[in-house]
Amino acid sequence: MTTQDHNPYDIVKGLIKESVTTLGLNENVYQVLKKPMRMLEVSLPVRMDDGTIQNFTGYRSQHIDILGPTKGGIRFHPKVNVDEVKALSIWMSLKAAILDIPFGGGKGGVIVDPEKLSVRELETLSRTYIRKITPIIGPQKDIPAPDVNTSPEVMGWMIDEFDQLRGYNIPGMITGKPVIIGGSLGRLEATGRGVVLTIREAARVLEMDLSKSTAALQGFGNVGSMTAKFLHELGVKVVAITDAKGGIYNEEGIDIPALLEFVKDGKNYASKFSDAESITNEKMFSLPVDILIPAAIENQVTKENAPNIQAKILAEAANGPTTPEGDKILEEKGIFVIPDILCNAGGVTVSYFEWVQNTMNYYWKEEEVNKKLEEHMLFGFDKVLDMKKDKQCRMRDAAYMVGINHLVKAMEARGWIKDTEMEKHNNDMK
Ligand SMILES: NC(=O)C1=CN([C@@H]2O[C@H](COP(=O)(O)OP(=O)(O)OC[C@H]3O[C@@H](n4cnc5c(N)ncnc54)[C@H](O)[C@@H]3O)[C@@H](O)[C@H]2O)C=CC1
Ligand SMILES: O=C(O)CCC(=O)C(=O)O
Repeated sequence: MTTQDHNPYDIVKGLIKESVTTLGLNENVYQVLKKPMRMLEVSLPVRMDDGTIQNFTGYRSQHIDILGPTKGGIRFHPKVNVDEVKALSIWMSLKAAILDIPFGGGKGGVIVDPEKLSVRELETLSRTYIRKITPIIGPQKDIPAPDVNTSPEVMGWMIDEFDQLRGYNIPGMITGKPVIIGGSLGRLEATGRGVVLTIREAARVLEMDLSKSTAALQGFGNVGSMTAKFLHELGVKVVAITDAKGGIYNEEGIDIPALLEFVKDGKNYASKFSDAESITNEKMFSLPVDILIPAAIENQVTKENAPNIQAKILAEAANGPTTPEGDKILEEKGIFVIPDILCNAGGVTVSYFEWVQNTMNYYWKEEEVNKKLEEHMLFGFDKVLDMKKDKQCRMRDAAYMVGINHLVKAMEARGWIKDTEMEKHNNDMK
């Protein structure tokens, strides 16, 4: 299954439309939410090490800014495309809205396989991209952050380029940057920490004992590795991990601290860890584990592999990992899905804290960051669970409805939605 097989933008529009209908909202709400307010395409000519110029293509999508500046990561991947970036920016709006974070959704991407670039080429591309999107970003406009194949080091190059253009330091223009130049303690771990907090809450709902549970993960980058670390700390046995190069399996549990040490320099793939058997992605999805965590890219849980899933909890650490057909099968099987826009919202939450600290120029201890993150994640989880109970729907639909309700309140406050359009909805909400 590839990201081309299902268009994530069509998927997110379909889900928004369904939620707008279920909430009894006017079609006008869908008309506003279905498109990003701004989509920029940029050409990125980079002089390669061999002297030739390669012209890459990049995008930045800004969905809606009614709650605050837009916010979201930058992805470097060969399969980046316009519709993927649009969908990712809409998901950002929804996740910020669910957790009551005063940001709208943004997302960026560059079509590139970073593994094929030297470090100098990667740095030049990162700086070129930021220069090209400079007119539309900034701490009060749109604030980028890391996503697939971008790291604190890349954020460091990007902020340096932006600061040099502006002529002074503007730490709040990007988050997920190195701590020494204004990054927040806890941001590197935040998405995985948030994922595990939602798993802990789901286990509470399902009355599962996590210390007796097993898990399998797809993806061992920033999000996957941190998720594994915190699951391990909770006593969950992580038995399988796959990544872009293959997979590893150990029925007794993979030695997570040793694996984290193995991938520490960022050059090693988890699948090359020798202290375990190898396993394919397909086999990993069908293992008899309690918790399954896609933490890689879109369209991984499909109609082909969903029938074989045995897990009780599917925690969507990745954005958009489940196709609509896969989703239907998960529902029929009664699997508790923690939807992406809730599950992985820990990243943007601590990015928000980073931006707040940059704005105050006063920095918090890591315990404070983690405590606030937990409060936000539990707040979002409870709101979604309450909506699920109220509407007797899936967690995914509940999450969309919570997010849309929040955005609608801001549209109403700004006069975008007229009272008559809200009448039925307001009656239903009484
Ligand atoms: N970095 C962050 O703070 C956040 C990331 N996310 C989402 O989490 C997911 C992972 O992001 P990161 O960990 O940051 O990226 P990353 O670049 O650090 O890691 C990606 C991982 O996925 C693996 N992978 C890629 N293609 C694969 C495939 N076809 N099959 C199996 N594994 C594959 C890679 O080998 C790598 O282990 C993405 O969907 C991203 O949008 C969501 C919220 C925040
Ligand atoms: O940290 C952020 O601002 C954005 C994280 C992100 O890209 C995501 O949640 O998908």
